Amino acid sequence: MTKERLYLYDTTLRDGAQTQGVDFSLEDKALMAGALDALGIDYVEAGYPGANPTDTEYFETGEVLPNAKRAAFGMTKRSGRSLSNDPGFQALLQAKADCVCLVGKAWDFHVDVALGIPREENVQGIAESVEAVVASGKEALFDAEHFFDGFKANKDYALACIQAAYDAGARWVVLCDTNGGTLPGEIEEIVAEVVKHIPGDHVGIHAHDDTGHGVANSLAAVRAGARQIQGTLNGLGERCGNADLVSIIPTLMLKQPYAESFETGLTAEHLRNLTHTSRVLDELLNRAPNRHAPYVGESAFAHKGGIHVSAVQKDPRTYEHVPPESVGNQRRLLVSNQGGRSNILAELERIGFKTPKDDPRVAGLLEEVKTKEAKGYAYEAADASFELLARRHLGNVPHFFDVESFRVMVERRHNALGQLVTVSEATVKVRVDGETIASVGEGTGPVHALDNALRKDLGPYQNLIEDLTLVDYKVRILTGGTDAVTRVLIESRDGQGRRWFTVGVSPNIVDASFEALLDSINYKLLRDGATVH
Ligand SMILES: CC(=O)SCCNC(=O)CCNC(=O)[C@H](O)C(C)(C)COP(=O)(O)OP(=O)(O)OC[C@H]1O[C@@H](n2cnc3c(N)ncnc32)[C@H](O)[C@@H]1OP(=O)(O)O
Ligand SMILES: CC(=O)C(=O)O
Repeated sequence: MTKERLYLYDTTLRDGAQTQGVDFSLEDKALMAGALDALGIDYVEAGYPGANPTDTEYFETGEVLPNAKRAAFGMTKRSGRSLSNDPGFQALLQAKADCVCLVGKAWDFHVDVALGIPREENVQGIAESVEAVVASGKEALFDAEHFFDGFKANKDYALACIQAAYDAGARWVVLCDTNGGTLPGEIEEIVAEVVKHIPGDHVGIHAHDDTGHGVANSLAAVRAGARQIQGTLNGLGERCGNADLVSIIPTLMLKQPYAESFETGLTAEHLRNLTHTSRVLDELLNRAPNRHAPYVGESAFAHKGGIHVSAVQKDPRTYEHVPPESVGNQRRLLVSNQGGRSNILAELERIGFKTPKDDPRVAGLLEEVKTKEAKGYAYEAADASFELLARRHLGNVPHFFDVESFRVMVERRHNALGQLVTVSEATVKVRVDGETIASVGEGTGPVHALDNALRKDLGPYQNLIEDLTLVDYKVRILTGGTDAVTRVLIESRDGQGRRWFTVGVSPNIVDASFEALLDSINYKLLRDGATVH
């Protein structure tokens, strides 16, 4: 069966830039446009020339993408002005872009209230604007703003607006659910009506996620005949975001009835780049990736329940809807109090131990994990602490050093300039290689001071921990009150880019932190193959 082509249009760098807290620099835009192109997206809408200096500059550079078409976004001509006397519109025509996507009104209410012009003038403005883009030699797209609300309010007028754009030469007429309030059933019905007037291979969908249906609405439009989908990476976008292309793409490529009926510009190899591309954007925005994101989240293929893990090890299809590798993600089998021996065995195998399921040490380790988790430890979030626990249980963690004692002092006092300051100082005594080493460290808080003291002098191991840095420190109070039990999770990194997580639990926050710090250092020594002196 010949598959119909679906076109993917990414607006991360335009509608995504309308996300609260998101701001792309020129370099960010160039990097993301390249990443989207490499992913196999057909159109990259990189901004709104004339709206701000960054976007204007992007379209002055004329950076060509090897595969994707670069789209410049902007509005139809201003009312009461000729095309040549509208600087905003002229900026679009002059933009170094392959196509121009014009947004225009398709809801009579908006024409009356937001534009305040006669309805016929709006239709004429759409037609004139599209014609001018076509005459400039660029491909024209028309984003029909509020199309679905407009269709429900005044079907004839909404259809007249898009018909004007199509007749004027728009390659694509894109139906926008601008307020994001339309549900999939309505989208499917309305798109089915539209394709009776405009051929489906000229109709697109631009959905927002205000009811959590951005992806479902985009798929509903495809089922009804639309052949272009606009969306953003990771669902970035104004208010609740746009339809998330990171969910839409694998659904189109791996799920029925889409996969058997359509093809996109992506190959299976492109699809394996999906998780990476999604993370590139998070990294650029300095955001923690959404752990639970469909397909690409760190938890998307993480199995915690013992019953699940046992079955997944027999055949992953028992609890996975698609193979994680197909989208560039990976399977994780977690160790926790919800697990059984299968979870432990899987984790042991990951760290290099092959043990039979009936090995009594496995049952012993499982019991210890459950006992410690009951006290507040969380091993699914602390892979390095689990590895140390497992290795100690199986009897092969070298004993590098002992901590004889530590002391922490926090003092609030006036400094030499008479300013009130709080200072923290820690002393740690470690025994290494038959020798006691006492170190003093200062820090912004007690844990920082302890960390500095502990890592000041570890004797023969000092050179191995020089590149160790603490990336993140999280405290969770497990029971209420000032005598609460505290769980500390520490994320560490070293010069080779390795990252690991350790956990400590105690009614005393400094004790809990120290335990997690110690695990981190021991893990680093273990990974680096340090030998006992
Ligand atoms: C649904 C969407 O996401 S549409 C895209 C929304 N994105 C943005 O707005 C981001 C970029 N925008 C901007 O930087 C600015 O709004 C600019 C540069 C485009 C315009 O700025 P200003 O000239 O100061 O106008 P302002 O933003 O205050 O108002 C928009 C004007 O455009 C008019 N307008 C809005 N849509 C259209 C349209 N499709 N066609 C013609 N005129 C329009 C409005 O009626 C308003 O006109 P008015 O000033 O006479 O009331
Ligand atoms: C064009 C656009 O971004 C919208 O209507 O939502």
